[in-house]
This record gives sequence, C-alpha cells and structure tokens, in this order.
Amino acid sequence: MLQERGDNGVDTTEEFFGVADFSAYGSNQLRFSVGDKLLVHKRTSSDWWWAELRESFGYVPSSYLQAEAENVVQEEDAWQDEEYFGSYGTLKLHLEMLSDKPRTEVYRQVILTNPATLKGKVVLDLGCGTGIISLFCASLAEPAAVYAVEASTVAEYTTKLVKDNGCGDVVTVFQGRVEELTLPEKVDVLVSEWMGNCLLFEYMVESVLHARDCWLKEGGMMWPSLASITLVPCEAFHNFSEKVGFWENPYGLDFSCLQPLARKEFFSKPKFNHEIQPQDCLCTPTDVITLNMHTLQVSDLERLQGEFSFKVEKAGTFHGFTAWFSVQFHGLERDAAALILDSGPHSAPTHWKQTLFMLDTPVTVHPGDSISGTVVFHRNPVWRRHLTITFQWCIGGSSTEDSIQSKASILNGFI
Ligand SMILES: NC(=[NH2+])NCCC[C@H]1O[C@@H](n2cnc3c(N)ncnc32)[C@H](O)[C@@H]1O
Repeated sequence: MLQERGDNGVDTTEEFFGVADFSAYGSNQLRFSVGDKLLVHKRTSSDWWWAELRESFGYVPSSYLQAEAENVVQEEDAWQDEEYFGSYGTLKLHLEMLSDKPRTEVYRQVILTNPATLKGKVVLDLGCGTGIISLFCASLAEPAAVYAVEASTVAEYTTKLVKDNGCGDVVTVFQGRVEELTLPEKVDVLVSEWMGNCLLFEYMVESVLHARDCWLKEGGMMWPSLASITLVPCEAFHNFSEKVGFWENPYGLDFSCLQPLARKEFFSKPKFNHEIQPQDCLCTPTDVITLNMHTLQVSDLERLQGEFSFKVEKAGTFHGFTAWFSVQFHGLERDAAALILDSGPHSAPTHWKQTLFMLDTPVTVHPGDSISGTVVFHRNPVWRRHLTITFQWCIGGSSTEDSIQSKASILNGFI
C-alpha cells in the first residue's frame, strides 16, 4: 500500500538501475526508462520504494530495479521455468486441481455435451498434467487423436495413466514445453486449463495463444472460448481486524503504533485464497475484462485495462476490491448452451477462491454512492509470470448529510 506522507521506512540513499520502462499510474509514482539510474531514498515497503530521478521524486516498483547496470535478467530466468515446472512435477498441485470438483467436472461436461464436436477430430490438451482431460476425451467421446502436452516430469506418469486406462490407442503424451514441440498435425480443438489467480497469474495463457497460432486449424475450437475477470467493492472486516485491528490492544497493551506498519506489510500485496461471502459485496459484481481466446494476441497481455462504475447497494464499510474470474466453453453442437466455470462467491467454491485488494484506510459508504474508476493488469516486463494490478477510483457521495470527499487513490497489488 502506498503512503502519501513520509513513513518510518529506513532512510537510505542507494543507486539502482531500471531493468524495464515503468509508466507511472498517478501523481505519487515516478516514471523511468530501462537503464535509468535512480536514487532510492527509502525502501518504504518490499514492493515500493521512494526514489529520485532528475530532481523528480516518487514511488517505484522494486522489481523493476537492480543494483548493477549490467546482467539484465536472462530470458529463461524471466519465466522462472525451473521453479514453475518443478512445482508441477510433484503431486501436490495436481491433487489440489483434481480435488477441485467444480473445475474438473466442467471440463468433463464440455466433453460429454459435445460428442459430435469431438467425433473423429484431433484434440490438443495443453498442460495436461496427469492427463485427466485427455482421458475424458478418449473415454467419453470418439476423437481421432488426442495430443497431451505436459512440460513437467509428471508427464512420465501420464503416459502410464493413459495406458492403464485403455486410452493408449487415442492419446499420445508429449513431454516438453508446447513452444518447443512439433505435433504430428494441426488440431481441431485446443483444450487447456490454464487459469491462474486473477485469471492471468503464471501467464500460461501466453503458451495457449502460441499453441493456438501454431497448431489450431482455421475455424478450430478453443476451450475455454472466453475468459472474464470480475470485480466488486467489498467489506472485509475479518481481514482488517485480524491484520490491523489486532494491534489496538493485544493482552490489554497499546500496540497501536504498529498499525501503519501492519497496513504496509499486509495490505501492499493482494490476499490470495480470500473467500468472499455474497453478503460482503457492497455492489453488484461486474466483469471488467473479457478475453476472446480465438482473437486475443500475446501483445494484448502486456497491459489490460478495465473500467468500472459501481453503485453502492447497502450501507457498509468499503474495505477493498475482490477479484475472481470465469471462463466459458462454447459448443459446436446445435443448441448446446455454453458451459461456464465461475470462481466467484455465487458459485460452488473452487481451489482458486478469490483475490482481495485491501485499501489502506476503509471508507464508510451509503446506498447510492458511486465507486468509479479503472483497473490495469500490467504484466511485469521482467518477471514474465507476474503482474501489477493498479486500481484508480473515486467515491461519489449521494447522501446529503455527510458529503463524502471524492478522492482518487492508487492501489497496487504486486503479485
Ligand atoms: N491452471 C493453472 N494455473 N495451472 C494448471 C495447468 C498447468 C499445467 O500445465 C503445464 N504447462 C504450463 N505451461 C506449459 C507449456 N508451455 N507447455 C507444456 N506444459 C505447460 C504445467 O506444467 C502444469 O502441469
């Protein structure tokens, strides 16, 4: 969370170099270009530092800086592939995903309700993991072939799982990154479960788009077909009291001087695995970003911006924004309705849960108030699986008795 005023960060002056261009989103951030030499006066939080460049001052993201002028992050390190694919080489994440029934069941339903789409067709299952979607295809429909692509070492077991389930004549497992593989032919359907926290985190979606451009036939089907990010202003009393309220008087002692530090430490990053309740929503949730998987381009992923204009529907405390995603699977069958996987609070819970972005200071709101602004999903130009999410908003008061000051604030959730 950004502090407008001075704070109790350690006061130092250190020299750093920009490793990428940073375009500031608001008056309290400092724009710079790759290679610029900045003076860092305060490391006000792990993610945001107070810096100077050519007599201008402002906050800069620490992940865009490095101490030396050379050895910029190498391309392969930027994707952190060893750590990323290493994490999928053990069963932990696969157990979590397979145990997520709403997630796994929707892919089974897509296969079950579109048998004709798959009959005699060729399917690419990208990031197949243990191969569950490929096994659904081969056992619930009659595709001509399924190419199951998996970069992690779990692929060694996937080959055996395919054989043990009698699907070896239809499913072929390829171990490797899809960007580096040559498949036997182009495919009619590209199916993948690529969604990360806030939809985009991990940016596996880039691999899906490369595979689409390389291997999907003209007019082929993308499953999911559409992906949306949904946002809602919300209450989060429990989180606020657990992280900041706690310091008011633990064991009857006054620890309140630690509350500014607590806000900075706990609210400067998004809270993954948040479980928002429907009654926490102050407004009607709204899709702020929608991606068409047949037309989306990799370059579009650098910066995605959404606008919002919420109307407060109940008196309460605006603690922050909660975000989640939903994806749609369009069918080719006549009247086949699109199937939807929604990770929001009004659907069956999934392992993604939701993501909470806490304000530094909660705001009392009243029915009829407006919360309008923009949200920017800005891909980290250095660490390619990460992103910055920046909100700018203002609150328009409707109540006459206490005219709410309208204000624009910036909130960066560094993932
Ligand atoms: N929903 C998600 N957030 N993650 C679940 C799917 C991720 C699976 O795809 C694999 N995977 C990710 N990227 C790639 C790639 N470019 N090529 C092959 N497999 C991949 C990864 O190893 C893992 O098994």
